[in-house]
Amino acid sequence: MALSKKAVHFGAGNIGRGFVGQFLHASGLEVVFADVDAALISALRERPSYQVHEVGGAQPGTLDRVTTVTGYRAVDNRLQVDEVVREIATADVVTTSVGPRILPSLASTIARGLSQRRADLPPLVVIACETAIGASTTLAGFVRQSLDDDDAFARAVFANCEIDRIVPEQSSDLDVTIESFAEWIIETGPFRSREDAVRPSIDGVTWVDDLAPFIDRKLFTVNTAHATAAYYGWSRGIGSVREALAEPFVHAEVLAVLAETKALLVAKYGIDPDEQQAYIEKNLERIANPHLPDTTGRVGRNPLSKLSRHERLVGPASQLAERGLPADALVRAVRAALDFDVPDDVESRELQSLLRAGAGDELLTETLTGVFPGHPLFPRLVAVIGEKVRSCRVAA
Ligand SMILES: NC(=O)c1ccc[n+]([C@@H]2O[C@H](COP(=O)([O-])OP(=O)(O)OC[C@H]3O[C@@H](n4cnc5c(N)ncnc54)[C@H](O)[C@@H]3O)[C@@H](O)[C@H]2O)c1
Ligand SMILES: O=P(O)(O)OC[C@@H](O)[C@@H](O)[C@H](O)[C@H](O)CO
Repeated sequence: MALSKKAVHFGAGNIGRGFVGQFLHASGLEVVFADVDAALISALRERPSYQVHEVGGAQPGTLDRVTTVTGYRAVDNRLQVDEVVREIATADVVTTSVGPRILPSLASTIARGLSQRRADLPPLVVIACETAIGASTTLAGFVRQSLDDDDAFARAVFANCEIDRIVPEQSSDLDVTIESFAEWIIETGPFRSREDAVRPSIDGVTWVDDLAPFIDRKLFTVNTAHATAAYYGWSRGIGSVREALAEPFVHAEVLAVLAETKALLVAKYGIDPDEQQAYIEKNLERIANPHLPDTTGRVGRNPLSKLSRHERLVGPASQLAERGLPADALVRAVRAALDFDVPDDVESRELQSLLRAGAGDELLTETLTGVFPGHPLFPRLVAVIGEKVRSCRVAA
């Protein structure tokens, strides 16, 4: 296949190799992976191909499929930053799947790539494929701060997206085992407002004018359910998300948070309740996919991010409270998240030390959730966070 277009993809991890890299390759783009994991970079350089194994998924009986990804290159984003900059300067697309907290650290490299980019090339299309609302806009803000050159900044177009495919932790091999379901939705707005910007041709992508309902629906259904199962499961000593969801108490709490987020999505976007119920049921099957062992540790990872203001628990809970709608199950899930104490997880360690540090309950609630006094959810968050702080004191 003649490769006429090039994509630089930051983050050759689970979703990078198993979804974004696979889709870009299948669409005829040359993929240059940029990662900071030296062993992963070596493996990508040594092996000319890797396989993506699709198993099970939302449709019972779905046939397993294996695809092979070839023709990629790999650069070390710690040791070869000048090389990454040169690749960006001549790329058509930059994508990321590094985790939202890493995005600021990519900004200066992208900014340098734009400064070196020829002004007569079409704008670089940048799509942050993270589980977060407006991740590309957030990245654009960081790139803007790194550039005092308006012309260079205008050499990029940043488009937000929603990306959905469950990829559990993998073995150390390059191959990825993944569900067959995949959804990648990108907003058209940035391309409509720029005559010189060209939408990349990526097979399997859905383009929409208004991304908000799609990203809210995914984050507040798939990820809210996932996180709730993971936090309750982890606190009961259950390592597998599927097993957590099978536990009657956890199952009931997951259904309860989903009933609340459904009420929000119906009220906010006018989504048809039956359609949302079908979406919920399909996603409960995905989360319990027997072919795809996923862990409560992975799904609960980075609890500080997950507890933040616009994320999967506090995000819908605060919006429900603003509408006078119930958010009790979501607040209980926030409480369950506070028990996530995983020494290998940096944010979990930070969370546990914040809970033990002795700040007042109100200040801690503001710090953890971004919700402030005067908000209708604030007293309820203070109550559960205060209760956890007192239980830490008793345990100490
Ligand atoms: N796994 C899933 O099911 C899934 C599905 C949809 C979206 N996502 C999102 O994709 C993102 C990545 O998740 P993942 O599961 O692939 O995680 P992952 O840990 O498997 O992959 C992240 C990769 O980013 C690399 N990285 C870290 N810092 C970097 C830097 N400065 N420069 C370049 N690379 C860097 C890591 O070495 C790692 O290889 C997250 O935002 C996640 O929410 C994940
Ligand atoms: O990636 P996180 O840490 O934001 O969330 C963990 C999982 O819920 C997430 O990775 C899902 O598997 C994914 O969002 C499904 O598309």
